[in-house]
Amino acid sequence: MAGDSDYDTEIPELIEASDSADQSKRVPLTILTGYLGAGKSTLISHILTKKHGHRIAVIVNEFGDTADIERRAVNVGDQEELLELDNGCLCCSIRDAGVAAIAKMMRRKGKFDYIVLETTGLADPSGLAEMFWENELYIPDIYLDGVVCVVDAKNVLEQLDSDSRRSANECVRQIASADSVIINKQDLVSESALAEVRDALNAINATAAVHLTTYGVLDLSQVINLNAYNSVSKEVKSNSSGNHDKHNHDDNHSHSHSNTHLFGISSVQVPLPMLTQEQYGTLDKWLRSVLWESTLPCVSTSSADMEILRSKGVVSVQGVVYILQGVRDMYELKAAPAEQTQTQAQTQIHKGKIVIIGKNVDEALFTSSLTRFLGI
Ligand SMILES: Nc1nc2c(ncn2[C@@H]2O[C@H](COP(=O)(O)OP(=O)(O)OP(=O)(O)O)[C@@H](O)[C@H]2O)c(=O)[nH]1
Repeated sequence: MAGDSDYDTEIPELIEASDSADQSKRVPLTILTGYLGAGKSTLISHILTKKHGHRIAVIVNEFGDTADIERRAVNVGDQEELLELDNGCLCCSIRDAGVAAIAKMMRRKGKFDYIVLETTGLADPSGLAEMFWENELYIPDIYLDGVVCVVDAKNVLEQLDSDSRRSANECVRQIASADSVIINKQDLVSESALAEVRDALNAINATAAVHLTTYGVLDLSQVINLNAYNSVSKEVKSNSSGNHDKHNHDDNHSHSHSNTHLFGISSVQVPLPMLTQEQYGTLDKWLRSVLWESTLPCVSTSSADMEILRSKGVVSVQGVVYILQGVRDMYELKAAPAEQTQTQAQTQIHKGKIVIIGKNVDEALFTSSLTRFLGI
């Protein structure tokens, strides 16, 4: 896993592989986000009351004082006990409390097999995602499974738009960080309104899976065990075989460009051919430049206002498939599970794709930068 921007001044510690790296022995954690009133608590109560065979510890982050957090954190007992973290609404202020509370909770390991962390309606979940991803090193018993965002079908367009002059408000950021988006309150909107909501979500985050619910009633598999940081989502994979010629942007792209101006945040997709081993090393350098230094190589336009929240991708290197996963400036490139490489080989599809979700990201510039840097 790659890390901080001061990478060139600090020698990273090498972490030895151990049993804790074995995902099957660790407890997955889902971050549940969504704007005020979207239906997060309704969804949680559905999860906590539905019989599904999972023992889920839910952490609710509410406003309050931190003394209370400590008291409640050590009181986690029964298999589905609600743990409320009364804290501020900023990610940074829940950082320590969140990790400390979960570390304490892990002493009860065995009483639960899954953790769902509900954020406040105004939280930017990318900071939390980064923290938990990084904390795999410090709380090795936990791994980040994915970020799920609940949106209010009736009000989301207004919520996305209301603050657009400030660009990239909380609601936009929550959708941008999600691996799975739950469009809730389906009962309150028409089919055509729903289509508009889907379009807006797709413009912000083209890679998240989208599900529809009323009163948070859903199949638990839409929320837990997404394995989002260890695999390539269908959405990233699906376009990797075609549709995108490297010099040709399709209609979807121009659509997302126009919405960038509306929402501040959008997804860009850069298709890749099969790479040589050398080009793979060059891609790694490009990622460091973009994610660690906010600099797009080989293009003259300033990328100073660029802010990357999420990166994903699939890369084929002489027949071997690699997965890119990233949150903010952290990223990881690793070989895909064997079955995925086999599928790729069988289908003779060797193209890949890099997807970047963020603020002020321009698809034409990203494409130009990466293709020139790779010499393709
Ligand atoms: N009509 C309708 N109302 C819903 C639905 N889901 C939730 N609600 C109502 O919407 C309101 C807000 O739901 P919550 O679950 O509290 O939302 P939340 O995201 O936890 O809200 P915050 O804690 O403020 O961030 C409640 O009155 C719910 O009963 C739905 O699918 N349809």
